[in-house]
Amino acid sequence: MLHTSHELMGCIAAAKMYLTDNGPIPALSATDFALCPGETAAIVGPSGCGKSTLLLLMAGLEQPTSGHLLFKGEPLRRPHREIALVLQDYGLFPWKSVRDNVELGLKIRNEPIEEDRTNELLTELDIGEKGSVYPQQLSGGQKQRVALARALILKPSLLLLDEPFAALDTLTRERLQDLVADLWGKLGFGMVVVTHNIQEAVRLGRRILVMGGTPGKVLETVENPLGCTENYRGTDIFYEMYKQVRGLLEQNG
Ligand SMILES: Nc1ncnc2c1ncn2[C@@H]1O[C@H](COP(=O)(O)OP(=O)(O)OP(=O)(O)O)[C@@H](O)[C@H]1O
Repeated sequence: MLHTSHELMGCIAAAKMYLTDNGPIPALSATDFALCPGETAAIVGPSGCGKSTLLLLMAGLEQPTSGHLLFKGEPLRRPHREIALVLQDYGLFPWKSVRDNVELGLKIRNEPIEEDRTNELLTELDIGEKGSVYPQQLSGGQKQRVALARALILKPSLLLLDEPFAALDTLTRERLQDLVADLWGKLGFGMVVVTHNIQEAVRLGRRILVMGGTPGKVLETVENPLGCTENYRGTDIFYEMYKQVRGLLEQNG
C-alpha cells in the first residue's frame, strides 16, 4: 500500500485483540486502510466482524494490538481534535438544550462560541427553530441532526459515523443520508461510515469495504465513484452497485 503525504488517515497492518477477564477476543486481523482528505468510505459486513473496532481505531479511541495508526502522517495514539465520531444512540445530554449540546465540544476545548455559527449550522441541519428545546422533545431524526451538528461545529477533517441512522425509519434515514452527502460536498471532510444497510453504504461511500470473518478482515473493496453524488439513489448504476455489494456479502456470509 502506498502512503503519501496527502493521506488523512491510515491503518498499517493494524490488528486488534480485546483482552477480557474471559481471555483474549480477536476482533480484527491485520488491516491496511488509507483515506485521503475529502474521500469517503463505507464499511459493511456481518455482525461481529470488527467494523466498529476498525472505526474506534480510526477515532484513536482504541489502540491496535499490533500495527500502526496514522493521522495526517503522525502516529495516532489518542482521540484527535480533527476527528469526530457520531454514534447510533446520539449521545446527547438530556439536561442540556439543543444549543448547549451542540456547543459542548467547543466549551470543553475552551474555544470561542459563535452564536451565529451555531444558528447557521442548526439551520443547515433543518433544526434551526430547535435551539432552546431539550433532546426528549425531539424525534430520533432530529436528535441525530443535533449529534451531527455537535460533531460538525468542531470543523473535523475526518467524520466517523457508526450506524448513525440505524434507529430511524427508511425515509428519515434517506433524508439524513442526503443531508450528510450534501454537507460533505460543502465542507469537504473525509468520512467513514459503518453500516448494516447496503443502500446507505452505496449512497455515502465512494469506496465500500466488505468485511467478514473472525477475527474480521477486509475481504473486498468496491470502488463506487458516484457515492455522495446528488440523485444517485434510484439510478440503474446505484442498483447495480447495491447488487454487487449484496452479492459479496452473501458470498462471504
Ligand atoms: N470492548 C470490547 N471488549 C471485548 N470484546 C469486544 C469489545 N468490543 C468488541 N468486542 C468483540 O470484538 C468482535 C468485533 O466486534 P465489533 O463491535 O467491532 O463488530 P461489528 O462488526 O461492529 O459488530 P456489529 O455489526 O454487531 O456492531 C466481537 O467478537 C465483539 O464481541
